Amino acid sequence: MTPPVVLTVAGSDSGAGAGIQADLKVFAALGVYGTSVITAVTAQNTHQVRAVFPVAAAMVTEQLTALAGDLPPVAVKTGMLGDAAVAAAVAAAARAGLLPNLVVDPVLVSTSGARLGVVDAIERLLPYALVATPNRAEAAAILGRPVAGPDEMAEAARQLGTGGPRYVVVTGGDVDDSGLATGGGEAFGGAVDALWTGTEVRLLRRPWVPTRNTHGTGCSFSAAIAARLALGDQVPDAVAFAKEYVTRALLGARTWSLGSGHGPLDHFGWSDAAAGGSSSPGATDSPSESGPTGGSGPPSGSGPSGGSDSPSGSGPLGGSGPPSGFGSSSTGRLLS
Ligand SMILES: Nc1ncnc2c1ncn2[C@@H]1O[C@H](COP(=O)(O)OP(=O)(O)OP(=O)(O)O)[C@@H](O)[C@H]1O
Ligand SMILES: Cc1ncc(CO)c(N)n1
Repeated sequence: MTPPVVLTVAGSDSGAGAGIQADLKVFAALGVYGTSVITAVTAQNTHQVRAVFPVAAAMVTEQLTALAGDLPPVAVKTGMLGDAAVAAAVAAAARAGLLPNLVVDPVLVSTSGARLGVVDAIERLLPYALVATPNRAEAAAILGRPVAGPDEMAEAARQLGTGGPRYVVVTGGDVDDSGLATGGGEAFGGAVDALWTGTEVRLLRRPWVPTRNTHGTGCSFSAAIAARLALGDQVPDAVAFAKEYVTRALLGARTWSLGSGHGPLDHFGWSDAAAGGSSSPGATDSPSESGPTGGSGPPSGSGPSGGSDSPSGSGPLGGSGPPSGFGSSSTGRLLS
């Protein structure tokens, strides 16, 4: 079977935990063929972004054109866009219909605090997005007001949804300056994201993973959504899958020591494969999903945990098979 093509339009992270490198790992892990348009090159490790070298907008257009004619994507995600000229080039491609099933991750600031994008640039692209995935700080920057707990995240998702993207997920994985979880942990009963579906807001709640290794969570989340859209999921199913995938990838890398700052995720489920599939987010906390619309869990037959609310051993990182088995099936149980 020929895998679907999924395109990432993003920046290069030399540390390979975020950006283009993370996206391509997610695509490979989930069984889709990843292509890439590089918008900027960053000199970056687990501590800091030392430098950013923007790619000229004309070169971004060349990359988009090269792919459109030969490897057209079924789904696309955008991450770091850098400057307004690059964003305009990407928006022009979207307007021309070259970026179907577009997931826009409005990257503004890195985990380490470096500025990687500007609000104006993001706003150019949002009208073309099928899904937007701002974190709380990005949602706040776009809306021009603070976005604090789950209620405000829900309201922000709804408000952003009326201005462009059909679906909006405001993610709550960010930490405050001291490294404490502000969008999850005990206070909110887990890591909470707010999904606007066009008609309602659903709160997606998974266990908070206590770890320093959170570099690239947002990139990986949006890449997983795009991959699952390309494999045929409806948006809410793709989002539920991505939430589960990131939770398990965080859990797998929880004690890794790659760099001494914010390390990367376990994109391929290596830890779980080594442990025989014993780790599970369900083992560390309780509910899989809850919120105003009730807990629906990952989608039956297409989600990472096969529709079960107790994902132990059945999610993308939960099985005992080889990591290459991730997501190669669109039928749900990826490793079991
Ligand atoms: N420590 C954690 N435990 C559980 N889930 C987490 C944790 N950190 C992030 N997440 C989840 O990861 C996904 C990505 O959200 P997050 O808010 O971290 O994105 P982001 O801030 O854009 O990431 P990035 O640091 O790459 O910019 C969300 O589903 C969020 O709930
Ligand atoms: C290239 C790049 N894109 C996105 C992020 C956000 O995590 C990052 N740190 N680096």
